[in-house]
Amino acid sequence: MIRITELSKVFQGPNGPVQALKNINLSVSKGEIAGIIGYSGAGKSTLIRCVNLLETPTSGTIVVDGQEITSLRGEQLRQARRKMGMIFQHFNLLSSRTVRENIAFPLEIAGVPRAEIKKRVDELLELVGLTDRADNYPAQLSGGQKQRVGIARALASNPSVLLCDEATSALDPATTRSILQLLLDINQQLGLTILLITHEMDVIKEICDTVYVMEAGEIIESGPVLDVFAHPTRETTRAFIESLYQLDLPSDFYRQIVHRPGFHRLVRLVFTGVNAAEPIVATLGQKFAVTVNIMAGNIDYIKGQPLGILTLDISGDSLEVEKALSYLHTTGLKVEVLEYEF
Ligand SMILES: Nc1ncnc2c1ncn2[C@@H]1O[C@H](COP(=O)(O)OP(=O)(O)OP(=O)(O)O)[C@@H](O)[C@H]1O
Repeated sequence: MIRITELSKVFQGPNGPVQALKNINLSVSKGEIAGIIGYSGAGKSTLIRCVNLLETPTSGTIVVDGQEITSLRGEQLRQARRKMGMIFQHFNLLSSRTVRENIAFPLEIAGVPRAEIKKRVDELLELVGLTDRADNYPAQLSGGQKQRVGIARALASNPSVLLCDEATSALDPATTRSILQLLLDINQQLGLTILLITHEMDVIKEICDTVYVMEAGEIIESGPVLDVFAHPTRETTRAFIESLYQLDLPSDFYRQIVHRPGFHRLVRLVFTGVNAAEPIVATLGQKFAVTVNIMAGNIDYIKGQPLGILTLDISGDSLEVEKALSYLHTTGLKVEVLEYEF
């Protein structure tokens, strides 16, 4: 549906060229929700703006719905853009137009007959739950309602792709959830392909099938969300995941542990089956002369799939603890021995 190959973008900045994108390769299937996450300056906006050609790539190709769009000009380009709706962090609504008129705007530009516009706008108002707000102006709406108008307007010309540029970054957590739910509903009802950029791991977790982590203009890690969450390989990815689960234990915990008798190892286990950790904890106690304390635990569900992160304090005779650790490494779970200082 969207295939980006070897995409690069160089800006001419005041201090010389800035390479905003370096050899980006990315592919989003029909009906998939793909998320690009990265810190400020990573190149996310440039990438999404290249996809609908608000920015002209320096090199590389972008194929949307089977059509190579980087070479299109004029009417062909306008047609291709109509297949891609876009929503923005700050909504970009026309303040002098009502909700209904904002949603109708792209249809008016495309020369759609008036009666048809009315019918389509009524459908879209219903879809985003704003029928009773049709005659309000943007200033009379909450942020979440404004984004609903943005979504309805983006869907007006029946696009096959929806591009979301930090669509929930200006919203509070509850409103963010309702907008993400709406995006998920639209994705399922209309089979819409969604490509979004965000700096919030929550957004990735809530609705994305696939995640791409960007840093300094490059994609440094990518894959199905559960896989990347369970087995991050890059520091930046890990930092994003830690922002979500607060994996660090309070330093007091470490101090308490060292005052307990015996040899201790703190271990973080990551597992993707809901019961996977249970027999392991019991087995450690049975097979080895060790005590296992659960210090922190979290089970989350990513698109219905459990992801568990468990921090254990394994203590006892140092040899037994090391044997228990060796055993853990044979279980297939992700095992990380945490370094700690006192
Ligand atoms: N028009 C421009 N001219 C020169 N440099 C630019 C231009 N637009 C972006 N850049 C540079 O390209 C790099 C990537 O910027 P981009 O806005 O794509 O990052 P981002 O990940 O979207 O960041 P943010 O989340 O802050 O928007 C940055 O170094 C930025 O300064």
